Amino acid sequence: MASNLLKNIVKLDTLSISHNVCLPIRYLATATPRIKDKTGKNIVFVDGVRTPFLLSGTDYSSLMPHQLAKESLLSLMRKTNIPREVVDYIVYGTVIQEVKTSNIAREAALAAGFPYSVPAHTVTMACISSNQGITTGIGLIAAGAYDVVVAGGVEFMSDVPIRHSRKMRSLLLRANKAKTPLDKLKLLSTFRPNFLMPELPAVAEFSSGETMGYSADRLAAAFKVTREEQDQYAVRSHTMAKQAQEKGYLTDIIPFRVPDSSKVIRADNGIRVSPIDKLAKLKPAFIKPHGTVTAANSSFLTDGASACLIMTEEKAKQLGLKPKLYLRDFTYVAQDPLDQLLLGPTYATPKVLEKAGLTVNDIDVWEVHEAFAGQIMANLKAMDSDFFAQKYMNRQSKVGVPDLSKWNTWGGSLSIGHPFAATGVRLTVHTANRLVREDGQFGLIAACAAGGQGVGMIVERHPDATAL
Ligand SMILES: CC(=O)SCCNC(=O)CCNC(=O)[C@H](O)C(C)(C)COP(=O)(O)OP(=O)(O)OC[C@H]1O[C@@H](n2cnc3c(N)ncnc32)[C@H](O)[C@@H]1OP(=O)(O)O
Repeated sequence: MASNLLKNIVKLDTLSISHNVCLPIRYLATATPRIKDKTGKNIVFVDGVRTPFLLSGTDYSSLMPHQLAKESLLSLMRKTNIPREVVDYIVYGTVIQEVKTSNIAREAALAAGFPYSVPAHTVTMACISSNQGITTGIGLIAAGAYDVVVAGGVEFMSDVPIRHSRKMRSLLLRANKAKTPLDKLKLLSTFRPNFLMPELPAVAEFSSGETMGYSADRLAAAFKVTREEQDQYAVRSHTMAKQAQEKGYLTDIIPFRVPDSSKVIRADNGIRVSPIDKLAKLKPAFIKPHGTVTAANSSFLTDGASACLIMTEEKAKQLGLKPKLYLRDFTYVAQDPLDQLLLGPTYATPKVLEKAGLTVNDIDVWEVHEAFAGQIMANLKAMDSDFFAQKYMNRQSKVGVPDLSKWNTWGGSLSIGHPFAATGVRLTVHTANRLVREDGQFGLIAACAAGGQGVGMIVERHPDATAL
């Protein structure tokens, strides 16, 4: 099984170059919609945008996260050409919160000049937070509460909250309450130098203490994913992202002038196509010295923000907008966060396909979050395994392997970057734009998330979708 998948991936690398060059780009309107609306509202995705995604510690370092989020909101309004007053509600995701802007949705909306009367709230569901933003918006619209919702997400890894140790925090809080100089002196005498050791946030699972990378390494080993397979997949991701970048496909990016600087950022900066033998030389990043997950076959720590506009089809018509997608169906799944932490796509895919009445073969565009190459390969293997489906998923048979020529063909989180809470919108807008460019009808978006959770979403190209 392993070698077959690897062959597919290698084959795709050579095919994809000619495929993209030769394929006539058809901006055809597709046939009439095939999936029945379940909400009575025909909820549509009008468009989505994002800031360029940057390696943390690079050009966004001096900013605060709400500034990135604000930029994505403003870019969305400019791209869709609708006034801010039309928006009824804003839902925004973030994972590692800046404590000063804990409801970052509201702070970003205020900074972007949305009317005070537009409510905004922040959601967190790890790497699927902006998927949660979108589906929360679907829920609000389906319930009849609002017609027009902006959903998005931001992550800012260049400046994470570093706390005093618990003992130091306790001392400071008690000092605050000490009434007399003597009380203060008594407290001071309890101070020990080790109180000064700071607490750094880790990209780790709270319930198990294991980092995401460590878990990915164990998952890869459990599914017998080789180091070579992971490196091959990483090269594929970077190669495809580079091609998409060079061909101008990444139109979801809106150039961003960094405040207080003359610098305009126009492109993602983590895409790096390296020869496979260079990747093979890298040391394991998590399980040392024998692990297989390295810096090059992992997603990297990223800064970025994204936003999208969703509404009822009727409202879109009233506003003269040409939506890109119908948001048809979605599901969330949750598994054991220790041994199945990153298997969300395997669990979500059959469930959401069944809900929508589709099969793997109906999907024209797959956009699946790449946390780690080993995680992707493990999911592909699990999806191709009757044993896994029967033993762990209580299903009769496997869902099957997706057609890899339709899989993340503009790269993925490994190469484009993964600002945790911004990725869900990036996956959705890439699905929308690929459906137009590749002339498909159905897209499947899937992602895993910390906590052992995952999402699957089915979207259908809107007949009006022609622009990128
Ligand atoms: C559900 C989810 O999404 S879970 C996923 C959540 N995301 C994560 O957990 C993030 C995981 N990633 C990380 O934590 C970090 O990126 C790490 C630990 C893997 C790597 O961090 P760092 O060590 O700072 O990476 P750094 O950029 O310095 O790269 C290390 C080395 O690999 C090399 N390298 C990195 N990428 C590549 C590449 N594509 N090609 C060739 N070499 C590369 C670097 O040049 C560097 O080499 P050097 O040591 O000779 O200078």
